[in-house]
Amino acid sequence: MTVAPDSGNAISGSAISARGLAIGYSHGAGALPVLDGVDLDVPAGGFLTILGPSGCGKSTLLRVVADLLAPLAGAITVLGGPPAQARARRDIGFVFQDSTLLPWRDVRGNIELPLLVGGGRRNRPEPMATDELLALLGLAGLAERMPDQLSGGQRQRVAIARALLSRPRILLMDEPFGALDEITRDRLNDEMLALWRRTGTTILFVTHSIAEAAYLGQQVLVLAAHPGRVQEIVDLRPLKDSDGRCDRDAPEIVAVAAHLRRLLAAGSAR
Ligand SMILES: Nc1ncnc2c1ncn2[C@@H]1O[C@H](COP(=O)(O)OP(=O)(O)OP(=O)(O)O)[C@@H](O)[C@H]1O
Repeated sequence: MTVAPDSGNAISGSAISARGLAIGYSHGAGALPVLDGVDLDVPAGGFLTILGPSGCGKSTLLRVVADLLAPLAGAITVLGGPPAQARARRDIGFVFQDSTLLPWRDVRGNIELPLLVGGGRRNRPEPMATDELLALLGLAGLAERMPDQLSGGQRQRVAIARALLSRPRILLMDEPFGALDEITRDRLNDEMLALWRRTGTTILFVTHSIAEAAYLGQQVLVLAAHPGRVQEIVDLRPLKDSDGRCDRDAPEIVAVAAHLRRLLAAGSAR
């Protein structure tokens, strides 16, 4: 396994760069590969959405970026260095589908949790002010609420605020809005785009929704299964305005969604 700061021909300015990446889980004496031959460049400040059939390795890919799992082979750099370096610098924030808020801490206490468990903050930017995060995520007025007094959408907002507290340069989001109704999800999608623009964070966002992937992504990474691989990286930047926005129902976006659907169908076939 190589994890080199200057690996291969990585595009400079890439927040995440992978070449020939093989990822999977150790299985007895050997390894169970999940994805192989992954080449990827996510520009700094980019927004990559990730689609693929269930079990193809979307979450596993995020785990490798976050340094929670070592690759089996190939090279990956995160912010120009090995993933472990980005992790040690707290450059990576993570939001999952089931955000685990501590039930005995109120909204403010949950957002500020990383300050308690954070350890030294040498060479780290000042954390964001909680009140600013509350305002940014539409949570002003809910600071003293307990998690069981929040809706699902509000809980996910708290989880995102908590992930943003230490100003990570990369935000990994694993189906964060998967359990929400469509209208709430649409609203949170718009809030995510505004947040992304405002903070300049590089975002990797796993979703099962083709519409969400097309609406949010500057690029959509489509993974296939059997064998697990990158099927296509669809570039939507030419179809979006300078704020990364588009009309969900515009014919060109609908056409991209249809293309993504065909890719997914082909990539799911055994
Ligand atoms: N800790 C683990 N040990 C061994 N195998 C695992 C582990 N976690 C996941 N896997 C396997 O790795 C493969 C990829 O899992 P992963 O969770 O990355 O898929 P996914 O694309 O995110 O799936 P979904 O869309 O259903 O969430 C699956 O076959 C899964 O069973």
